[in-house]
Amino acid sequence: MSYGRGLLLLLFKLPTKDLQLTMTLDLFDQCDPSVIVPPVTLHPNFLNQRQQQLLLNEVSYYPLTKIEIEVFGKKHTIPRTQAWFGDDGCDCKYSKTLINPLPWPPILTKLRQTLLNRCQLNFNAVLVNHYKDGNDCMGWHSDDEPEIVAGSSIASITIGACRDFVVRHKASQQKVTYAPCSGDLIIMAPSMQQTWQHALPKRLAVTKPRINFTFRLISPNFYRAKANY
Ligand SMILES: O=C(O)CCC(=O)C(=O)O
Ligand SMILES: [Fe+2]
Repeated sequence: MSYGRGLLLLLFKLPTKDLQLTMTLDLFDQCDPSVIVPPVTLHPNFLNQRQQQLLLNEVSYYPLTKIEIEVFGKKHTIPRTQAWFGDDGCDCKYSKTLINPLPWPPILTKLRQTLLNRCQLNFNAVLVNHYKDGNDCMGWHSDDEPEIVAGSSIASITIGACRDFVVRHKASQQKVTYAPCSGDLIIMAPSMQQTWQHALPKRLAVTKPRINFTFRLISPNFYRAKANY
């Protein structure tokens, strides 16, 4: 028997004086079925203060760069700096440029292991984004590059300033805003990238830097195998 029928029977047997419970259950019918829930979970305080400080110290040694991208034939530098770390062969493509991974630094290796131990999520590469203040941002996109293993999750960890992380449903344009702060973890479930986009909009009132670690599962040698074809 489905729950629906069970609930109906329950309501049928209710004495009239239980009108309040019937009304409470009726409230569920008033939910707007067109409101879609994004496959995103926010886990506050995933990292403690000490872990955040260790990461921050290590980030100061990362070779963060402002890469150039081409949009509609025009060259732009991205409004943030970034670095790509990963296992050998886990290359990514950024605006037609192939980027080879840098080897895993020690604290980032620990963080990768922590995600495996605590969340059972296995990753082999991470994009580190550094936003110097609220002027730096990331536009609307989906993490749906062909080198990312289909059906894998993406884990995103924030250190530093709290910023809005906005997701937008592709078909309905419905938006949901999350506010990850220092030490928080966001997990985007596997189905997310096909149906939703996400962005980190400018927030001019934010004066402090934010660092974001976006862990991904990459098909090793994806582009090298293609090049040899
Ligand atoms: O900084 C963020 O929270 C978003 C990063 C992101 O979407 C990405 O690296 O693809
Ligand atoms: Fe992204």
